[in-house]
Amino acid sequence: MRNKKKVYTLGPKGSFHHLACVEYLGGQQEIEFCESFAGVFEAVRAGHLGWIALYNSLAGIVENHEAEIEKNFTLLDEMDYEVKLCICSAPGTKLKDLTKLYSHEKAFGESKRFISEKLPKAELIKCSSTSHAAQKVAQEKEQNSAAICHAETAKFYGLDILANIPNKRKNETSFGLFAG
Ligand SMILES: O=C(O)C(=O)C[C@]1(C(=O)O)C=C[C@@H](O)C=C1
Repeated sequence: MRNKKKVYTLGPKGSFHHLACVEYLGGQQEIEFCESFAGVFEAVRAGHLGWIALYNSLAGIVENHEAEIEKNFTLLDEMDYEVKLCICSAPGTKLKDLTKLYSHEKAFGESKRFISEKLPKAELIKCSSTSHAAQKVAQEKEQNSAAICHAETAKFYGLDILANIPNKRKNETSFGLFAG
């Protein structure tokens, strides 16, 4: 990548957007985090680069991002990233004690089978990203809460991994790098 502009993506640190972007850029460029997809589009309108989810192999298109980019922006490149999820909690929490699960709604969809088999009674609390969920669980330290996120993200936030959620089918999201 010759273009040294900052890249804006969905945060906070440890979101799938972030992990995929780090892999794509190989540590070559500075990454800034937005709280929403709207924030990413806004940053690109202001002259920065954006990194955003376009398509997921299980869920299909991600919020019409591809159409929006085609209409108003320029797609520069794309990369597929495998979505691997785990259940993680503040140290000391047990899987059987969980009553609340925090995550991005797509990640709940991708974990549906596991949740219905292992934690059918858990309340599902939607967050703006899987890393936002991990951040919340780490801050609140409730013994009955867990986040669904990547294992790497659990590590970032000092959470313990209680279970890995198996992927029965390929779960991959394609992310796009785009400019104004
Ligand atoms: O929640 C995150 O960590 C994200 O990066 C968002 C997002 C999405 O937009 O689909 C990315 C990949 C996963 O499929 C789940 C959620």
